[in-house]
Amino acid sequence: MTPANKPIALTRFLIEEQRAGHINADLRLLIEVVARACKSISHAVNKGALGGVLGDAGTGNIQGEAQKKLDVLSNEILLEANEWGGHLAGCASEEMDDFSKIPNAYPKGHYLLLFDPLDGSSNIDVNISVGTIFSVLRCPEGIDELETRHFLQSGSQQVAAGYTVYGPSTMLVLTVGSGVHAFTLDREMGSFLLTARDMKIPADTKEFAINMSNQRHWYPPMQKYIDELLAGKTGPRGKDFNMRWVASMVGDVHRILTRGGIFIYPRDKKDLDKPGKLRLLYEANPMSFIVEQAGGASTTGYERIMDVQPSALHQRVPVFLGSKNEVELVTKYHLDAGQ
Ligand SMILES: O=P(O)(O)OC[C@H]1O[C@](O)(COP(=O)(O)O)[C@@H](O)[C@@H]1O
Ligand SMILES: [Mg+2]
Ligand SMILES: [Mg+2]
Repeated sequence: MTPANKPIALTRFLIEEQRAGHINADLRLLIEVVARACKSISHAVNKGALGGVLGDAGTGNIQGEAQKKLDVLSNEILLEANEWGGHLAGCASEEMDDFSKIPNAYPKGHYLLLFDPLDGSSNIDVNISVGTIFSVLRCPEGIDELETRHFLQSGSQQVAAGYTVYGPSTMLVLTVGSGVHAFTLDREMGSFLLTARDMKIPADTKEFAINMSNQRHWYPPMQKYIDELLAGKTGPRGKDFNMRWVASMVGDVHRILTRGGIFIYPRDKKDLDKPGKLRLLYEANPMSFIVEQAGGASTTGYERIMDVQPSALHQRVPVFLGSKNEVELVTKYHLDAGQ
């Protein structure tokens, strides 16, 4: 009999979710496999310079970014962990141009896994929190051949989403559509233990997260919104706001999930061809599912992110997420401006 206050392990939590009918055995297995892969990534991240995993890999990805060694290693760890197939038909990743089909998985692979294997890459070499973000979709039934278009499902089609933050402690945050729950990695036992059940984001906040160095490139609704926050008590908002920017989406979103706030990566004039920096399928959608399940909101400035119909595997979107009332206000400023 587990003492009442002893945190339960992820495995038991998922069995309870299955018994409650929220997930089936295949999805439970898939989440377990992803969690195990994140344990290996956490191990590699923690080793840092001792593990020879810092620095550039000397290769680039389809985003036009220089890949870090840990970007490549994390991607490999997630692919290897899932290649035995069973529950999965294919994977898509920030670090892979195209999706990868799981050999011999089809037709029994019922799910598609999309991930950002290492989020916050610019923080790897300076020992600041980084993470892994993942999203799970159903693989359409009755298809002969898996194609890119099968991954282009709106965020509202997700059956599970999560992120693991590799910070002072390693935490896995998960939703399967019945609330948001956080698990802390017990390094001695090697298992994720439930340390926060049913997390809720307060509707109001005094904290915002944005890369202010891009301010001169912002469109008027953004200028107006941030000017009002910076005006604080003396301005129309009548209260002071504090700013934080980890430059790892997982770090900023985890803070918001823990104590509220708004995270913004808007569209700007720096590169008119780019509708934003963050990727819809394996950054914005999974984080939006988690934030909405915790009572927050998530928009592009104009529409709910999880209603966006994807058109490309690596498409980018503007992101406004977090405390509901704050996200609704900045979205209203954009809709009013009608840009
Ligand atoms: O460098 P900037 O402009 O501050 O952008 C930081 C943002 O870029 C990201 O690092 C992009 O993610 P990747 O590191 O996975 O490419 C986010 O985690 C973060 O929110
Ligand atoms: Mg990322
Ligand atoms: Mg990444």
